[in-house]
Amino acid sequence: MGSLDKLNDSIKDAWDRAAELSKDNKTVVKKEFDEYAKSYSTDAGAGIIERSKTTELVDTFYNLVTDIYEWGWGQSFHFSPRLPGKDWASSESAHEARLAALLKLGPGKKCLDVGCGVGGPMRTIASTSGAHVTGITINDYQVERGVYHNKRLGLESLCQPTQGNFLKMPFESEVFDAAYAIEATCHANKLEEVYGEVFRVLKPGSYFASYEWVATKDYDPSNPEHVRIMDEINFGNGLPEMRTYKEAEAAGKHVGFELVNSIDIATASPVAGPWYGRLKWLRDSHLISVNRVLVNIVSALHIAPNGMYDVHEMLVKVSLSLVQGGESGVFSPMHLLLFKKPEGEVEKQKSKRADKV
Ligand SMILES: C=C(CC[C@@H](C)[C@H]1CC[C@H]2C3=CC[C@H]4[C@H](C)[C@@H](O)CC[C@]4(C)[C@H]3CC[C@]12C)C(C)C
Ligand SMILES: C[S@@+](CC[C@H](N)C(=O)[O-])C[C@H]1O[C@@H](n2cnc3c(N)ncnc32)[C@H](O)[C@@H]1O
Repeated sequence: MGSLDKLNDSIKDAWDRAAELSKDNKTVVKKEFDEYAKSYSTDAGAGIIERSKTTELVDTFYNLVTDIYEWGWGQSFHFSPRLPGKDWASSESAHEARLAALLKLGPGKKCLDVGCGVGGPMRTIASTSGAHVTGITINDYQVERGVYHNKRLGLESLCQPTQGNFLKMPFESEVFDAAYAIEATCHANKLEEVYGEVFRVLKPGSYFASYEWVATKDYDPSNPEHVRIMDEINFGNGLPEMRTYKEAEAAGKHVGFELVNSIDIATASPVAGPWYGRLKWLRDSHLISVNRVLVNIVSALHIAPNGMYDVHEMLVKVSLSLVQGGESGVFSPMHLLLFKKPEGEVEKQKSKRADKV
């Protein structure tokens, strides 16, 4: 196939996907976007102004971006390091499956996905491990999409998305054997609040793994360029503020977890390509520009709801800030924290007996 044919095919494919996007999206409205934009302070480093409204705002954020994410990225709303010889899809699955292994998941286990999106990771983790995964997301529309994909793929018996607030979870205490969060707890005003809830719903002796969005040790809060990058990342991703990885470690310990491991996956492997490589590739291959033109056309023709263009522009801008955060080394979306809820007396006796055998 010649390169012109290839270009034709990718434009046709992008157009088909754009038509799909405008057909499905009922919620993107200019009013919602304007309200969202107004809720961020213009003062450097200040983030969301009224923190009591953060959860509501995050829900609005996902009404605005969920279709565009699925359209332009896929069903897993997170980054992954690129593994040598693997494409992005396999690298993404490996990044997700790592959690199943860390959490020692297997058939019969009940696991919680904290901030599950439309369920891409949940489906990988349930199907690789055989464990049952319950997901929680604040956004109704994501539950609808999650249920749709689970049915389509025959995974309803192992994957169950639910709508709810992870700061006040609709689950009994001590019911899950394991929990994970992928690039989701960053939306909480205080990490202690979400970690505290995870601690409550986990059985004693079980593990919680999280890929956290953090400011790295290279972040300097007195450097205006670093602060600008973080402000742009916060605004374009619906975050109240950015935490350092040390703050995240401390938050987990504060609610009672033991810290088992803390490692930045962004820099852990000497051979993996950078997590922001896919964004750079989308930009350099001009796919982002193609998307921009398509969104412009469907907006001008009033096929897409008014406001989708603004949302897309926000994402174009934040894709640059994310790459800058990655290249400068001041930001990581994948600082892995592995916590353990201490064993209760019953579990302690059990593991002592197991050690003796
Ligand atoms: C964890 C979070 C989301 C992480 C990523 C999944 C998303 C962050 C930025 C998003 C994107 C930026 C550019 C978009 C592009 C302009 C558009 O044409 C197609 C979709 C994008 C590539 C989009 C895809 C998802 C992201 C990479 C946060 C919210 C905590
Ligand atoms: C960037 S997405 C990541 C989704 C998923 N972990 C993945 O990797 O595909 C963040 C998720 O956190 C969820 N979230 C944010 N704040 C929440 C809250 N207070 N309660 C429940 N879910 C929340 C969002 O609805 C969204 O599903």
